[in-house]
This record gives sequence, structure tokens and C-alpha cells, in this order.
Amino acid sequence: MSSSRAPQRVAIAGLGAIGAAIARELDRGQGGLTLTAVASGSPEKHREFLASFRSPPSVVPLDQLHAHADLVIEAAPARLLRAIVEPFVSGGKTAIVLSAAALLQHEDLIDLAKANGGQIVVPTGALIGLDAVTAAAVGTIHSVRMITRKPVDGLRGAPFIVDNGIDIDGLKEPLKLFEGTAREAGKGFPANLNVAVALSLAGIGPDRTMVEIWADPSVTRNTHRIEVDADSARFSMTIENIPSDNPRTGLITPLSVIALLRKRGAALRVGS
Ligand SMILES: NC(=O)C1=CN([C@@H]2O[C@H](COP(=O)(O)OP(=O)(O)OC[C@H]3O[C@@H](n4cnc5c(N)ncnc54)[C@H](O)[C@@H]3O)[C@@H](O)[C@H]2O)C=CC1
Ligand SMILES: O=C([O-])CC(=O)C(=O)O
Repeated sequence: MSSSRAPQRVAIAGLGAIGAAIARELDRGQGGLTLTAVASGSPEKHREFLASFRSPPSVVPLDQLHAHADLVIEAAPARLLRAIVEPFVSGGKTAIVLSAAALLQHEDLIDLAKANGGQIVVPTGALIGLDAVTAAAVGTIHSVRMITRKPVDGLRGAPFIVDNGIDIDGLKEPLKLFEGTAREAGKGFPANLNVAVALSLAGIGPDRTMVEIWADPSVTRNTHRIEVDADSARFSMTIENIPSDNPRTGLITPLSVIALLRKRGAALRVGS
């Protein structure tokens, strides 16, 4: 599955809903990739989990991960993005970034990767269709729109809701919370709308990608619909994500990262 071009040593920063699932899959064996190190916010909590691994990784602080791996998977709170990504990309290594919204506050990391031969990879994550969006972006995309509907649990605590004093707990009907650009959505909902920023980076950027966010007591899944109009095609797609242990995060998110890792250096790659 892997080739000599693929990094072999993988680190994971954050063992929450996403990181723990990826760690478990890597330990099962993924085409020669080895999970060498993890950083956890609560190492005690994960001691038993990691001890059950066939090959338990080292547990090290965030700022030491780069000494153990060629590639890091950032699956931690957004505020830690720079501490995780900078040592890897400045050393010419790869960082797979889940906290995509935080990238907009640290765009210089992209320049740092460029200057040092590193790479930042934003996976499709909880979204759908980024292959088609990147293909359409080779031509001209006229518009990109995303409509997100989440159960209240998937939105509670977002800065936009708190700062505006919006009460979503007693909702009986869907409530449109926000309409604006992906950049603004990333600021107002940093732990809930990474997908909007990922979509914008794949297509026409955070200032032209338009986003609607609904708190919807009638849905049980985190639902994202994207609508794209381009000179090559018009398409719309919807994904209904089953929430994971973290109600903000869809179960498919870690699977997207595993799929991405499997593609690296594979003899057969499907999808752009
Ligand atoms: N791009 C995408 O499609 C998606 C991105 N996300 C984002 O991915 C990130 C991770 O999401 P989840 O796993 O659901 O979050 P989570 O809250 O379940 O897990 C985060 C983990 O980071 C750990 N952590 C805290 N401080 C740490 C430190 N100093 N060192 C190491 N670990 C530390 C916490 O203990 C926790 O286990 C979040 O920023 C989230 O918003 C989530 C869903 C989809
Ligand atoms: O983008 C995010 O942060 C999470 C999300 O919407 C989902 O998992 O459906």
C-alpha cells in the first residue's frame, strides 16, 4: 500500500473523538505507517487505551512530537494549532490539520511550509465533495454556498451564540443562527464549522464562500449541503453525519483521515 515516498512515522496530537479513532486504526496496521508518538491533554485517561495497543506509541508533550515522526495529525483544540504544526512544517514535514478554521488565523504557517518544503494537508474531514470543488477550481467557480443544520448539542457554546446571547436550548423550530462568509463562520463557530473553512480553501476562498448555519431540533445528524456553480459544472451534495462521542464532530471525520493516509503512496489512487 505504501511506497518509499510515503512518510512512515506518524504522530497524533489530541486523543479525542478524532485522534483516538485514528490511533486505533493505525495500530491495526495501515500500509506500513507506524504510530510512533501521541500527545494527550490527559495522559492518565489514555493510559489504559494505549496499553491495549499492539504497539503502544510514546506519549510526549506537543512540542516534542516532531522528534518522533515525519507526519503529524492535528486533532486537538484549535488554540494549539501553531504549537503542533509549526515544528513539523518548518522541518520540511507534513501536518494534517483538522482544526481548519484556525488556519485562517495562522496563514503564515502556509508560507512557512512553502519556504521549508513542508506541507499542510486539510482532509475532506466531515464534509463531502472537495474533490469536485478542487477540480472545478481549476476552471472558474462562480459561487459556493454551504447550508449547515446541526442539532443543538452540535452548536452549544459556540462564540457566536454566546456573544450574541442566543438561547438555543428551548428551540421547537429550526433557527437560522448565521449567514455570512466562511471566514466569519470560522470565527463564530471555530469548533463547529471547520468544514466551511475547508470548503473555502478548496474553492474560492473564505471571503467568497457563503455559509448558513441553522440550529435544528428536528435533525439528529450534523447535516451539510454544498451548492457549487462553476463554468465546468453545477453540483449540490449533502452529507448527514452521525455525531461521535463529541456531538460537534461527525463519525466520518477520522475515517476521512485514514482514507487520506491510505492514498499516500498507494499503487492505485482513486479520486483527485
Ligand atoms: N475538519 C473537520 O472536518 C473537522 C474538524 N474538527 C476539529 O478537529 C479538532 C479535534 O476534534 P475532536 O477530536 O472532535 O475534539 P475533542 O475535543 O474530542 O478532542 C480534542 C482532544 O485534544 C486534547 N488536548 C487538549 N489539550 C491538549 C494538549 N495540550 N496536548 C494534547 N492534546 C490535548 C483533549 O484532551 C481532547 O482529548 C477540533 O479542533 C475540531 O473542531 C472536528 C470535526 C470535523
Ligand atoms: O466542521 C466541523 O468542525 C464538524 C462538523 O461540522 C461535523 O462533524 O459535521
